[in-house]
Amino acid sequence: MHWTPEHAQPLNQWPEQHLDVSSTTPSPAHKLELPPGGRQRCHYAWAHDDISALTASNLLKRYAEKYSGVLDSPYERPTLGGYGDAAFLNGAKGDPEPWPGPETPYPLASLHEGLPGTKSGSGGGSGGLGGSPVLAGNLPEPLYAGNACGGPSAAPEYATGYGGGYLAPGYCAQTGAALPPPPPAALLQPPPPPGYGPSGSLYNYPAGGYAAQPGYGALPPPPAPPPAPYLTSGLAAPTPLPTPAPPRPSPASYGFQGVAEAGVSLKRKATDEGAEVRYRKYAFEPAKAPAADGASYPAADNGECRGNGFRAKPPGAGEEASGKYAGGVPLKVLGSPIYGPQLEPFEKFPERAPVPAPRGGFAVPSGEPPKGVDQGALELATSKMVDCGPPVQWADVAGQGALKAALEEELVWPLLRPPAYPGSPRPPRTVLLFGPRGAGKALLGRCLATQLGATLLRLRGGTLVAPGAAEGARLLQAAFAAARCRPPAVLLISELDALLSARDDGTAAAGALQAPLLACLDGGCGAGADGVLVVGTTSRPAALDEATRRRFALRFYVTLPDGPARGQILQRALAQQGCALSERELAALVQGTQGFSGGELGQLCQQAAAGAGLPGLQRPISYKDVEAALAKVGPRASPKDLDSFVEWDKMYGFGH
Ligand SMILES: Nc1ncnc2c1ncn2[C@@H]1O[C@H](COP(=O)(O)OP(=O)(O)OP(=O)(O)O)[C@@H](O)[C@H]1O
Ligand SMILES: [Mg+2]
Repeated sequence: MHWTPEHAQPLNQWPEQHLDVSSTTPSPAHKLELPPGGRQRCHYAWAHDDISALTASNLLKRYAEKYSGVLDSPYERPTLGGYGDAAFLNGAKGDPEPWPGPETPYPLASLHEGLPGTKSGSGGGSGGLGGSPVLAGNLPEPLYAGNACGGPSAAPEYATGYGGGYLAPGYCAQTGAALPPPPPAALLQPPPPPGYGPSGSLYNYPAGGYAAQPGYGALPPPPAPPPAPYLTSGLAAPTPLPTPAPPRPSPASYGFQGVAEAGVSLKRKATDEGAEVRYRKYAFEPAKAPAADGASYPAADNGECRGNGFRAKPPGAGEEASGKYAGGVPLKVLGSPIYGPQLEPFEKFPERAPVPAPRGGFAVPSGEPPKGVDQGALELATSKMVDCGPPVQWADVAGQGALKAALEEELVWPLLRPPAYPGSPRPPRTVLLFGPRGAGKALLGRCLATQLGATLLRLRGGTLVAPGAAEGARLLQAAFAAARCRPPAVLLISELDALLSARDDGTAAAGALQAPLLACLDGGCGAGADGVLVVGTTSRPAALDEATRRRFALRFYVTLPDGPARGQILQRALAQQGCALSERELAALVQGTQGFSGGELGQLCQQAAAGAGLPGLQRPISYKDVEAALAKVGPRASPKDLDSFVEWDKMYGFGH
């Protein structure tokens, strides 16, 4: 039978209510017509006729206090329309049917309290008894989860923010005379966590709230769900479902993930864009003048070498590509921030006042040569080892985008940046570049000197070994001392492996230079001091023993140029020979020079020029000349060699 308002008696017609709390048997007024055959069977799992006297007296006392004024006051029944239609759509959820007996064991008014259209005599308001009693955590006795019969409400969704009980399906008005025992504690709603007060909702209610709850009239619409926490990932607010939401993560963690998530996606996006923009600055640029090929002892042209020959551009000075390779439209090449004061033209170590430390961390010490260095050797080093070639910008090195970026980030910037704080870790001062012959290791070393605005001193292992161990050691120490005197300086030692292991010809001197080399790398003769960067290069990294390998703080693999880089190197080299190939010819050449190093491509073009006639008499080089030269110039690095580089890089390299 579905209860409808018509069934309800006006309140003032309700008989006085007494609940005999002295015993657990119902008073005569509540005597139920027991079905034949004995005791009335409980209709409900939770309905029993025993209740502790204390609970009952508490209940009674409370209701008596609450409703002493209500029973006497007139009660206007809310108009029928005041009830949401849903109230009657599902009888099971309708108001509890009136007790089958003459009256209800306790005033139903309690459930009207605080509802629209009811007058609350005392205390009232939706926060009064109308609120789900379990939320009133301060009651001495756990009252029953809000529903008319005090039975456990099986549908926690409606446990808060509603001015009254909700009868879960299947719960109808209790017919048992005595109050049911308290529901198991698990069903009692714990007081809501902080921040989930009546204004908040434990559950994500639909924004428009639920249809009015059945039974006790149109309940006040639930509070709108709090605005969804800041969704940084741009996700649409989830469509709320009437299911208990998982405990809401604390705003910080929720926001945090959102941000992190967004952060990551934003970051990844930025990184992707950044990479493209960043590498673009290293793009190959038009040639300016053929660069000296930088022999190990470039004969200083009678000392006219101006300073270090590598003047970094003032910071931020955009410049037309100044390199020797054009990659189509010249891109703006940002000069690296000038490393330090422009050095005066290079002279024979004039006595110099201490140079003010530059902006960068590549500090310029006093320039005093280390003690105990042979003056003659020092003079020799400064006059023979200083490289006076033109500056080399990043754009002058074809390809190698990732390596250039790594060198800039791991080496140039830390050296140019002032120490973050006193005692902050020093930037690396030694770097090993390894890779096939002609791959551009020395070119990169020179580029580093340009970026650091440093004097470049060049050594070749083979040259040091030639005059014997003693002489070689003397020259080595002089080179380090000269670098120390001419700060900032880059000391480029090519063919490092020649100093360490017996060469193919088994010269004994080779290994003998390892000790002085390690001593110098340890700062014995000026290396590692502020203002000196040691760049070692080798095409045989496996020849380096662990002691030497560990002396190089950074170790990078210089790979062979890829297709586009080969095209750029070829285009520029041929242009220098007065030859301009068509796109198709150039593409065919790029294809045909797979595995060539930059050095070998240069040799190829030189060979083609030779084929075109004697220097000075030659006709412009044609594609055929280059094709003919291919028969004579080929790549030296075998696939096996390349594999060994890759392996060594995996074991000891820094990747990039
Ligand atoms: N990526 C490159 N871009 C432009 N030129 C290059 C590149 N790689 C090599 N070259 C040219 O090839 C020649 C040899 O380069 P480099 O001396 O730097 O090679 P390397 O690796 O030092 O060789 P080695 O191992 O024999 O010392 C130079 O003329 C250089 O300009
Ligand atoms: Mg070299």
